[in-house]
Amino acid sequence: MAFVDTGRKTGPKPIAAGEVLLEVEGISLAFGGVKALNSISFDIRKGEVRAIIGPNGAGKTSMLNVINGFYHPQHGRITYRGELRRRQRPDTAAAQGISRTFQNVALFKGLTTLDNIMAGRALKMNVGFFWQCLRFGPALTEEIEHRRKVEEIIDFLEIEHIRKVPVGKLPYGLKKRVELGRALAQEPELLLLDEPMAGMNLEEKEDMSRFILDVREQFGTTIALIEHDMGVVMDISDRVVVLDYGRKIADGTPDEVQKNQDVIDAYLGVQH
Ligand SMILES: Nc1ncnc2c1ncn2[C@@H]1O[C@H](COP(=O)(O)OP(=O)(O)OP(=O)(O)O)[C@@H](O)[C@H]1O
Repeated sequence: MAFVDTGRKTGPKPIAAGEVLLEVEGISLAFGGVKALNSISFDIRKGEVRAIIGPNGAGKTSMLNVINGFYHPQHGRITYRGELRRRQRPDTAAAQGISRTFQNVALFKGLTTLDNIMAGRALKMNVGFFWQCLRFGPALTEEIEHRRKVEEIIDFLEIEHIRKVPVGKLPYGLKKRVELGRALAQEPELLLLDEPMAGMNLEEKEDMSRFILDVREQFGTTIALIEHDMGVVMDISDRVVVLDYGRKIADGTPDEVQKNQDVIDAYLGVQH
């Protein structure tokens, strides 16, 4: 029987740059008596660098954990690509194009840079376990394609010199870069970065800022990041949402939020 191409394409509908990619509405999350997030709403637009900032304990990491399905909020909803998300797990979020890095580097310390980034391709592997074990036929073709993609990322992040080095032996700044590489190996549409510059010196921060902007430029990736360094936030973000004690206190351009009195007070620790 012949199949007729009706011209109808399946798969997710394209979202144009500047359109809302992800929307969180009225998200509340509590751990026992601790209200980590209190009715938080904001959106992330396709192609932007969106910063989430706030003092310690404001709820930033909890927010990322809700977005990637690690925590399930008691109230509120999340819409991704215009579709309401049901209770979701991190692996299903990743399969939909949402990848993340962690505040404390989470890599396989005994594996090389190359193998860690290759591990990020696991989600993209289509060939069954049987063929993978044989490393033959379709598995070999697929592995060559994955290696090509991984080499492209290694080249992009300028880490050729450490491709065979076990990541446990790398300085912190390079570990963070490898972690970014592993997240990029999933070819995410939305990349969540939890404090990508934490513990870095000025030069490393400048490098990481450049890579983040290049990721957006080269791959069209939308980026949401948590960052404590205000200079970095103001330099690379298009829009900033500010949390304090689990509440949203400001949302706007870097210029707008840094002039906002509630934001200034939150950072100075002023009691209301
Ligand atoms: N798994 C958990 N169990 C209990 N309480 C938690 C848990 N995760 C976060 N919290 C609490 O929720 C609140 C928000 O924490 P969260 O880590 O999201 O803040 P943050 O803004 O990321 O802080 P930091 O900048 O210090 O990383 C804090 O009071 C924290 O103690």
